[in-house]
Amino acid sequence: METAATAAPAAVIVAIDGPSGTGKSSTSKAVAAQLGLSYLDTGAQYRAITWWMVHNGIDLTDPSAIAAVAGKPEIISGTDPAAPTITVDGTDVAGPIRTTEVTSKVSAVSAVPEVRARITELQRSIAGSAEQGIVVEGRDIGTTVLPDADLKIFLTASPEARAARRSGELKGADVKATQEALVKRDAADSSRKTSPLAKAGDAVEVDTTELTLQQVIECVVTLVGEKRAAK
Ligand SMILES: Nc1ncnc2c1ncn2[C@@H]1O[C@H](COP(=O)(O)OP(=O)(O)O)[C@@H](O)[C@H]1O
Ligand SMILES: Nc1ccn([C@H]2C[C@H](O)[C@@H](COP(=O)(O)OP(=O)(O)O)O2)c(=O)n1
Repeated sequence: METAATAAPAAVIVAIDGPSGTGKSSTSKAVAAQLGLSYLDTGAQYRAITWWMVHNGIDLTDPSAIAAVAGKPEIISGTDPAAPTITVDGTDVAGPIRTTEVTSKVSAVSAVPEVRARITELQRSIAGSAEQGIVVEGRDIGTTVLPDADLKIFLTASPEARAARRSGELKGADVKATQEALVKRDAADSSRKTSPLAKAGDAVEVDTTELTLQQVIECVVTLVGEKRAAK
């Protein structure tokens, strides 16, 4: 029989939500890698289904057209935090899902209830089969997808800080235009009827505006350690 000192730590489910540019992806990947957990970028899944709709000429101004084909593409997420992957019907779409076109259309596609039901089911199945546990990042993970997560984090940062971070990634991007696009997408994601971007009542809110990425990672790792110790 294993003693408490040698037993493997219990699987832990961590939900990290928040608006764009708050540090969800960078923090989640680093925390998962450091703690030996799986990692799931749910935004990449919504981007992947949006990419498929654009690629297949679906009318994205018509929610019923989106709903009618929501079950068609097969989306597979690789959950190794050191090398996350995403494919649609076997095609690697890690690059194409980051284009400005997909970014500008993803909020419309992800607001459709049939799309959310499909992707939510996929997310629950991935989280349920992660043996060591998983860090899942998105917009509605703590509120809807995994309401029983062991730890829920809600990251925030000022629009200025978020836009500066995002334009730093997109070479030559105008900070003001980036900020406008980002604020518009957050408003759409927060105001949709089906599982909007929102902080769960029991989530820990971390304002990352004045924190370095390393500080945010350390904060989350500490919180996970506390939850594990209490399990
Ligand atoms: N606390 C932070 N301070 C400075 N830059 C950060 C911080 N957190 C993340 N970043 C940078 O901001 C950009 C966006 O971070 P990302 O993790 O993709 O955010 P999100 O997933 O919330 O959209 C990345 O280039 C990342 O390195
Ligand atoms: N759990 C989630 C994750 C993302 N989405 C939607 C809404 C977001 O604007 C898009 C893209 O998410 P993503 O996390 O890739 O966006 P950023 O990296 O923050 O720019 O997907 C969602 O509706 N629910």
